[in-house]
Amino acid sequence: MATRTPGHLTGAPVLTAADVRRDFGAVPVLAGVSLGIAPGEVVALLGGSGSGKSTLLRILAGLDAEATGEIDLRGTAAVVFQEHRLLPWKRVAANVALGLAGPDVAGRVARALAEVGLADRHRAWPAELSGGQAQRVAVARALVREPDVLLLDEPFGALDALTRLRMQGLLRRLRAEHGFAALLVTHDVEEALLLADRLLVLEDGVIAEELPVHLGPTRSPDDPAFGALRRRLLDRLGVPAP
Ligand SMILES: Nc1ncnc2c1ncn2[C@@H]1O[C@H](COP(=O)(O)OP(=O)(O)OP(=O)(O)O)[C@@H](O)[C@H]1O
Repeated sequence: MATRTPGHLTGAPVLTAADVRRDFGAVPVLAGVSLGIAPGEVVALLGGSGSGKSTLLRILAGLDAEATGEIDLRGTAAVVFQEHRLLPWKRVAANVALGLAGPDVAGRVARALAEVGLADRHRAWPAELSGGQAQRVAVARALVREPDVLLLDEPFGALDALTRLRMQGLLRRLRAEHGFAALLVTHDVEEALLLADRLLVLEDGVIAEELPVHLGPTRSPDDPAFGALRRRLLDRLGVPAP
């Protein structure tokens, strides 16, 4: 099992992986992945289908007992998956509160729901929510834990294009307000370029490329620098030019 050392926030990086390896049977999926994420940094993880992105994220989240390597987490992490994974028999507020301890759980839950724009839905059942609303509850459930790192596995992948844009805006705002770091697994090159400070490409079981995103806080796909980076990334991912 990968060694996982919880620690206190002492400076950069907030999350480190060193020589992470994972085989499924005879197939090596991760063959020595090393990475570091600085406090407050958003890193997008891209790579072809089946390249091991979700496997890596699960390992970083401490959800894979079979991996080897070292994971050093300085602080707390919270995960948001592509599916909301809400418990259907619990109301929204109870889902957000799940496993929370300490004072004023109800107040913290209410604040987290307000931050994702769902203050009025705390008594709803998950089945009564739209896909976008359910995913916002999943974000609130992560946020209420005040994570130092958010691990996001295609969090908006199942949403329609418009909802996806809104969720990207929400994530940008929450990150500016809370200052958490994030690792964002995504298939969407544009999403990666809109949200990330740095891009990692996973290929053949290792981080094959690392690209800083020097685009500033206000980003637009219409910006030529954005377009150039998108083209470079698509080339790297083997997507031919139109
Ligand atoms: N529990 C498992 N048992 C066997 N093989 C697995 C298991 N989980 C993942 N794999 C295999 O490991 C490889 C990487 O899977 P993973 O889901 O991490 O890729 P991914 O990059 O997230 O893919 P996608 O972008 O399609 O979601 C795939 O070949 C997959 O079939």
